[in-house]
Amino acid sequence: MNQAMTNEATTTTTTLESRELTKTFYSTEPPTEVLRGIDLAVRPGEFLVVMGASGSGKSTLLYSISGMDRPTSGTVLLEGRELTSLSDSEMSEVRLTKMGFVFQQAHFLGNLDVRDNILLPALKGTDRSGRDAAIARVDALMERFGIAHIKDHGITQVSGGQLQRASICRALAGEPSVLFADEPTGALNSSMTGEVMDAFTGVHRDGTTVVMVTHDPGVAARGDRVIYLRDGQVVDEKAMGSWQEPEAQQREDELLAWLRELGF
Ligand SMILES: Nc1ncnc2c1ncn2[C@@H]1O[C@H](COP(=O)(O)OP(=O)(O)OP(=O)(O)O)[C@@H](O)[C@H]1O
Repeated sequence: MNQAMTNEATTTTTTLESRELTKTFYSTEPPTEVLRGIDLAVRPGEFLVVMGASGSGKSTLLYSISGMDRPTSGTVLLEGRELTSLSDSEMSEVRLTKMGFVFQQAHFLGNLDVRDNILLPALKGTDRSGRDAAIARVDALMERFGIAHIKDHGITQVSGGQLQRASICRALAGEPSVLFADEPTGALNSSMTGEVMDAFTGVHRDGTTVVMVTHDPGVAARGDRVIYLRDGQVVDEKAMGSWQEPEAQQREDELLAWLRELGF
């Protein structure tokens, strides 16, 4: 085998992949079959958006591919490494070192200021030099996402948009391979949604792979690609190309037309 063939065989072209992923909840009678064989391939640096009607399985998919919950069958690979066979402690380590999470509601500790809340997870298990590096990273992230000036504020003294940007900084402080977001703008008004989505666009442009669940076509229009779930299956997808601000309305309109065809 020549060198080119060897490289081809060992180089992974996806950051995150699922194969024939299923998830059934057996806690209900009858059991609830939520994911029914999902094949997904997320490219390095891609911004993938997951849409679908309420109850179609979006959050379950996000949890199953990020190791927050175990799928019933099928495999998930992160940078070529199979996650589905890992133990709980190995999976926790992968989540801590390779994944970042942003949810609809930001959970922060009320007795710490914004900066210490962002810093806390990044300090886990670090020595003195690791601590200095984490502090430098967090300060740079807060600067990058426009919240350096609120670093000493208490978490009740900042806006919802600032808090979500702080969540993004916290999620990025561990330098994840993938940033997962579940309805990150679901609790925000439209101007805060804009500022948070500008931050996600920045994250994506910095090269981080993003997988986001949203109901909001305006938010989804930021993505490179949108997949549509119905009854736990991916029934269609739309390639969007790179986000450009002047095309925002056109992208949203095109996405809406596609979504309407799908019955959204
Ligand atoms: N732990 C659970 N036990 C039983 N059923 C569950 C559980 N979690 C989710 N479900 C069911 O799985 C289905 C999909 O839920 P999921 O939250 O993934 O949908 P979704 O598309 O994210 O919905 P929404 O847009 O409303 O958040 C729903 O019918 C839900 O009731």
